Amino acid sequence: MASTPRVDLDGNPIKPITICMIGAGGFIGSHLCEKLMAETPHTVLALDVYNDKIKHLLEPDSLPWAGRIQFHRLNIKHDSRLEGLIKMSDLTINLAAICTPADYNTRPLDTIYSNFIDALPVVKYCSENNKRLIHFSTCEVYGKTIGSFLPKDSALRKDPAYYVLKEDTSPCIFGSIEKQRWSYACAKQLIERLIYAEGAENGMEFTIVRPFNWIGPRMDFIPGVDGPSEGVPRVLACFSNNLLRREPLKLVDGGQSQRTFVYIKDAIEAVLLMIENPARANGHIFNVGNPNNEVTVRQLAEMMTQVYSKVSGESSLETPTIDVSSKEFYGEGYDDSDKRIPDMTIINKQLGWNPKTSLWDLLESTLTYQHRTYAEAIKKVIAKPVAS
Ligand SMILES: NC(=O)c1ccc[n+]([C@@H]2O[C@H](COP(=O)([O-])OP(=O)(O)OC[C@H]3O[C@@H](n4cnc5c(N)ncnc54)[C@H](O)[C@@H]3O)[C@@H](O)[C@H]2O)c1
Ligand SMILES: O=C(O)[C@H]1O[C@H](OP(=O)(O)OP(=O)(O)OC[C@H]2O[C@@H](n3ccc(=O)[nH]c3=O)[C@H](O)[C@@H]2O)[C@H](O)[C@@H](O)[C@@H]1O
Repeated sequence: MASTPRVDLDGNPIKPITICMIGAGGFIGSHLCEKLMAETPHTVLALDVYNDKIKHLLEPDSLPWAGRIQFHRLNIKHDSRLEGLIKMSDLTINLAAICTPADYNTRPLDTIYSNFIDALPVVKYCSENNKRLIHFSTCEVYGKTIGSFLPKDSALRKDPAYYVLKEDTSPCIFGSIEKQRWSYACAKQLIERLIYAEGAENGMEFTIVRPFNWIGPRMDFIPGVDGPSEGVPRVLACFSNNLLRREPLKLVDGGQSQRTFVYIKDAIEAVLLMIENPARANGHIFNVGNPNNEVTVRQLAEMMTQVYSKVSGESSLETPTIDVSSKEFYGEGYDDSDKRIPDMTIINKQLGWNPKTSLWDLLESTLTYQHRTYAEAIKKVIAKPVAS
């Protein structure tokens, strides 16, 4: 029985394309590859230095999509194959980056090189070869909210005009240069400006994505299990690690910063719409987040503790959280975004996308995955005698 042909948002049939996906072996890349293999006819050239998170899509040869995904182990800093792979593709998606805050102030050079310098050839090859580019930026380009500079008791702090982040009107407010936290946001902002200029001056077709805290299974690593023992991943993995080890969750500077979290599977739907609706997505910068899932980091810690107790069957600790200073946790030069609520007008208008999953539900499925994947491994690590 012939299946119904897939159509875009304007009712036109979708033609199979080849996508050069750089950074395909990471958290977002692995989910995007999964979606493209399971639900579309497109081919993916998956480029990364690692492939552990997409191994299940590459082997065995009998998988239904075998032949539609090819892994190329390469570092885009120095590999002459890059241009050829971009030329072979209809679309390039660039996800490659250093994107863990613990690196921004401690490895600022690597951070700036990774997020700006290393992305330059990708933009250049796309522009010179008339290839479409979807580039992953970040909500961190907004920096701090205007409201954060108002007096603490100002009524204006409650006015959305002072904190909701809009692609076409919000300013980008970073801290001083010695606050090296902003090395990442600043590098991302400059590459956004370069891509925008390639579009304006040379007609390059582009879409820029600004993710707002996408979270879910396979995000980062659990220190000492599938990543370095001293490594500091993003907050979901930090708190998961604490819960798995039955340690208190560490709240940086009291956990007062606010974030909106979106489920990776919802966010990937938005990326697929961008891939398959170029006429609606080209030339746009899109916020992709869930404005309904806002919490302080302290509330996130409390909710994760409750959810983990439910999915693991273990009781919570008597003291589930402890406070830690940002200097102690991240070192000199750390600073923070105070609040991040995405305005959804543009993505709604262009692609009709809306996030669906509540914070509780996304934490339930993610922590079920974390428990299933890591609980036994953690027990073994803890049981191992420490070498003296
Ligand atoms: N996860 C989020 O919520 C989020 C939020 C904002 C922005 N982003 C952006 O989205 C992109 C992907 O993020 P992620 O969460 O999947 O991160 P990730 O670290 O899991 O994935 C990045 C991947 O890029 C690869 N990579 C890095 N440098 C490379 C190089 N020189 N050559 C080849 N491969 C290289 C890494 O090996 C990794 O697999 C990044 O650009 C990040 O800045 C993500
Ligand atoms: O995900 C995003 O949208 C972007 O934001 C993240 O930045 P941030 O949200 O600050 O990073 P997290 O590590 O997820 O931290 C969130 C908050 O939790 C706090 N935190 C983190 C870890 C921890 O153990 N305890 C803790 O209180 C941090 O200080 C911060 O306030 C990263 O910069 C990028 O991956 C990305 O560009």
